[in-house]
Amino acid sequence: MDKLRRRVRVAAYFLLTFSLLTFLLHYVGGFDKELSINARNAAYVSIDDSAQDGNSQSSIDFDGESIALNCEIGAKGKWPFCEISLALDDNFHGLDLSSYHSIGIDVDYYSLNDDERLRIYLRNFDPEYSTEDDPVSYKFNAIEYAPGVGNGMKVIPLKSYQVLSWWIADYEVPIENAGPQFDNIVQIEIATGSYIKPANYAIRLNRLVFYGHWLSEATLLRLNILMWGFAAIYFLINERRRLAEQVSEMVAKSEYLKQANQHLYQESLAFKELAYTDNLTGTQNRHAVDCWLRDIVDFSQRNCHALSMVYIDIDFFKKINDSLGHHGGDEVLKEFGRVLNLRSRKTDVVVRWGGEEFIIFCPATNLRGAKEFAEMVRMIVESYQWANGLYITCSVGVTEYIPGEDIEDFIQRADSALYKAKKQGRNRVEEATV
Ligand SMILES: Nc1nc2c(ncn2[C@@H]2O[C@H](COP(=O)(O)OP(=O)(O)OP(=O)(O)O)[C@@H](O)[C@H]2O)c(=O)[nH]1
Repeated sequence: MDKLRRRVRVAAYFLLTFSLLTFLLHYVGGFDKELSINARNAAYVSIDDSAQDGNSQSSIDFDGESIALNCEIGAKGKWPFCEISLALDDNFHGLDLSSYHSIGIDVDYYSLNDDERLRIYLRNFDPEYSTEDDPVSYKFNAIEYAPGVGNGMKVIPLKSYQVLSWWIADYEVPIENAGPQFDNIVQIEIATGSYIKPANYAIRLNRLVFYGHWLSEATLLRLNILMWGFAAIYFLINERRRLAEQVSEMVAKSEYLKQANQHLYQESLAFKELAYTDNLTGTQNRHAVDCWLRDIVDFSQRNCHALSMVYIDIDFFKKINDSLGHHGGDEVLKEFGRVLNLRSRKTDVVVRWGGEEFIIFCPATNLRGAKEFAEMVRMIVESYQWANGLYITCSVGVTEYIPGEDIEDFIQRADSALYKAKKQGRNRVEEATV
């Protein structure tokens, strides 16, 4: 658990640092990129309308710093113009400027008026609408502005560009291709404005730069979201697995505890059995009936049921011991207990009261019934085929519970009856006199 928490903490710190750093870097320009277009990396030429229906004339020169176009606009052509054309392509493979957001242009325009406008075209080649032998078919991404003279760099967002509507119409460009496009710019043109008057003009291109980001804000955001998302999924899966492991561990533990419990329960039953059973005769012992006796007395009183007791003592047991030895005496006691258990009713409770004395508690039995039962027991014992040809008899005291009396008095009375039976010659049943 601690290990996982530590890992989550480390990952959270790492991601937080990563996010902060990347966004900070983004805002201070750490991911910025620039692409400068100049006479050294682009072929420059001048173009004018003399090749069409006009009579304008132009010349171009590079003085080591700027590309300078001199232009004499004539009156003959329908759409007179001059322009600096920068070729960027290598066999129609131009520059992909789609990751740039702005164009910076430092150009001086010497014209009749200060607010005379220049057209800056970014020409995109795409086989969808362009053909190699028709330069006009290259898409016209266009802006127009008045640079004046000596005004320095003007930065214009590329999203200000629009595609010329006459080009869309002339080439019947479908709507999906009619928007600005910068992924294969083969030509940049800096041309005189639309409605230009015949005169002498000059265009001086000092600098042309494209600005962009190595990582756009959207990409950066997506990257961060992805990283946080992956981290969250990783830890969720991990947490789920950990929980599943814990659950199966707990299930295994509870299964083990259940089994251990079951085992202990079985053992406790065995111990209870041992504790409540007289280990020699298999009958119950005094301790076992303590509780039961209180309950049955209580139950019998409340339900007006009779409850009787048959108190049995083997006659002259000492002699048996003397003749067979203590072990032989034990065997007789065992057999005696077995006989009593066999001959009692299910509801009777046979208890070895001590030594060679047994008590049979007879619920729902009155004195008369108990006496009959006692007589039957006496006769069975007397006529039983004991081992070693022994002749064994027993004396029995019988009594019935008197409602309200103490249990000790009840037992005492049976004991007195037994004493009487012994006194009167043994092998007989006597009832207690109240
Ligand atoms: N073998 C064996 N003998 C026991 C056990 N408990 C008591 N005895 C013996 O039982 C005998 C009981 O003798 P007494 O109380 O004198 O009575 P008795 O010999 O049966 O004579 P009466 O009861 O007067 O008929 C004693 O010798 C005890 O040692 C036992 O668990 N096993």
